Amino acid sequence: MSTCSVIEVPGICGSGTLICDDIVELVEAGKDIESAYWELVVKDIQDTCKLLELIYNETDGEDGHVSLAVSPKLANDTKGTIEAAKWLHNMVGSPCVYMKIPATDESISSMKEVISLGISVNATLIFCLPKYEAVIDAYLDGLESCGMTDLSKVSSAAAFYISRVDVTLDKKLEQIGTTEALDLKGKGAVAQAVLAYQLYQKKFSGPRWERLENRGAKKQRLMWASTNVKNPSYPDTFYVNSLIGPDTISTLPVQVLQAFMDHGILSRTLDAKVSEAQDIYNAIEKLGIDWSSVGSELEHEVLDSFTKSFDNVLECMQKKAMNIYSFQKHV
Ligand SMILES: O=C[C@H](O)COP(=O)(O)O
Repeated sequence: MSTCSVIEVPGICGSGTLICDDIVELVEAGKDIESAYWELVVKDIQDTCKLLELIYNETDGEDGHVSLAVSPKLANDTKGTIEAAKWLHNMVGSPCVYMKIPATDESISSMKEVISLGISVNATLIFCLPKYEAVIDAYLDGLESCGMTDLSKVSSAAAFYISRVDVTLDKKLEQIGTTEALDLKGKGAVAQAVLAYQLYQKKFSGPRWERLENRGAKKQRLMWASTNVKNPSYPDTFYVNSLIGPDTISTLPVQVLQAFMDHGILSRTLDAKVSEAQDIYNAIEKLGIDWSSVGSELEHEVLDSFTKSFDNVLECMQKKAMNIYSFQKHV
């Protein structure tokens, strides 16, 4: 199992006086709060890229990436996402940076364009197989229309969510309430992820892929997101243990990393029970649960929460800037 570094934007609200001073300085210089936010974020990401450049270079661009999300407010705006990704990529100016773009229908269209410009992408918020396939196709289409002769500097990760899928499925299975439905609780997310890996292997092999590989292209790595169990009755390493396979990335929140180091089982599980996974996937569908609808439900839910967090950060920065500014004026 290989791990790529994915660094999230820090919670500026909770940070110390130095950040507050920076905010005030930018506001005093005439920046509106959102421009000040992006300026601080770009600086943080540049500093993190410098830390990871060594890993990036040593692994020939396989690892050592830093992920920078475009504004969640652009999730349904294809052109806006393309422009934001180009601008942020240019501002950061490091090959380590991944532009993090959500897999909404509108943003999947923007991914193709962004990749064709040679910009690396972390495609996020993938909750179902049809969306995952569309993300892979955007990557392949983007690489095919990329003007660069050597494609080795462009790369991508596809963040497939796990535990949140079980939360939604489990609720639906409980509502159905039959013995068969209840037996399927806690099995759907891993089954779907196992099938996602099969899809990954199929799409990144064969003549179409080989033509790109001959131009130096890198496979888009499948990345497991949301790996911490949300249901406390499931073992804490359940998802990490179940999804170990070559060329994948596991995102590990600190408590999951500690649990895995303490009692995780390092063994190739991801393709050990493919037909069982297919049976589980079909059985859930047969009960009337539509996987794509589960995916869109989750996509809206998580995007809403990202947008709220983004607004909260801006609001919090605004308040801090105003408090400090008026305090400084009175001393
Ligand atoms: O990057 C996203 C996280 O992996 C999401 O995890 P979560 O579902 O526990 O919030």
